[in-house]
Amino acid sequence: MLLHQLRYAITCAISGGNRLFGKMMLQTPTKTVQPLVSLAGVGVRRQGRWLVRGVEFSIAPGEIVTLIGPNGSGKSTTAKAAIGVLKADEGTVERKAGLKVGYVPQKLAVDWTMPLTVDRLMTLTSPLKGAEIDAALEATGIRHLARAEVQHLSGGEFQRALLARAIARKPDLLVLDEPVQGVDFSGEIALYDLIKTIRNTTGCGILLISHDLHVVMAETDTVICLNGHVCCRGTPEIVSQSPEYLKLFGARAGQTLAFYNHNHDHTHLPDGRVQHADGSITDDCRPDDGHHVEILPTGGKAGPMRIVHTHGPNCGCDHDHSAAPVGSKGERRDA
Ligand SMILES: Nc1ncnc2c1ncn2[C@@H]1O[C@H](COP(=O)(O)OP(=O)(O)OP(=O)(O)O)[C@@H](O)[C@H]1O
Repeated sequence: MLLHQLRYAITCAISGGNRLFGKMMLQTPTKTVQPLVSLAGVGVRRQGRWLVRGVEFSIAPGEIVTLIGPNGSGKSTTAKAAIGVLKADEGTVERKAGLKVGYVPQKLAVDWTMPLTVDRLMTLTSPLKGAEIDAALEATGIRHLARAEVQHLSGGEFQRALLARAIARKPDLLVLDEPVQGVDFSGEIALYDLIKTIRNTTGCGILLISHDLHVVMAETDTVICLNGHVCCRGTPEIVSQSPEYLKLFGARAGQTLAFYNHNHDHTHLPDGRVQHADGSITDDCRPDDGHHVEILPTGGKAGPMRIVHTHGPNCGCDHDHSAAPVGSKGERRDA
């Protein structure tokens, strides 16, 4: 937690001077530990259509990665490909040997007409010891609801029950598909606080899917904006930088939520289409939209900017891909 606060303090300090360079350094931290999962050039194709393509990211223990994007942009598809629920049709997904995943899907296939208690929900798909159930319900603050019927839970209590179910088997990686859906604003803050506590106490990695395009959990290390491909990625900026936001929602929101500033010049419309800088609207991003998102200064302080390409070699962006790759993730530096 202190490390994260320090990171944000550094971000703020740098932003007054060499903002872009500071961001670049913070966006691409050197990961020395083995990632829990690593995606490179991942594409998923169904019924003759690419649902996502060129997706690259990795999650280390203790790291929080948040996927954002409009409805239908491929967030759930990407998460499922990451944990192996869906098979990628191109690219590679590497998972740490023996990786234990706790997955909270967006939708649960449960017959809600049947009575179901919270402790029964915990063991629906595989057995757990009584002590494990108690510990998970305690950790998520709903031990008193163990005998309650799931149908009668509030939105926030239900999400806590799903979280309890996911953490009970002590996963290395927690995948949460819209964990704050159906929860009011203060409930959202409380849930994000809980997720942060789970990460801090267990050290698990977290892949979070958020329905919000602009506000994410402040502890997020990397935000990835998807719309069939990675539009942009970066760190969130802490909400406490914005006095207006704090005035509106209070100091606790500032510690828990953060703005994400997009780095592409198009807007995702609620129906998934894309509005471009010239006002035109298309079904998808154009090749020259939003690909060039991480900007590196060359040769020190005042040198010209160079642009790092975030796609794989077949992304169709019309740029020269013959230059030497940057790093090991298939990124290409444009000439
Ligand atoms: N098995 C499938 N076959 C065909 N199309 C699919 C399949 N699964 C998902 N899709 C389509 O792929 C696109 C991406 O779906 P996905 O659920 O990943 O999006 P999402 O970003 O999570 O959306 P939302 O925010 O609405 O939950 C959607 O247009 C969806 O209809």
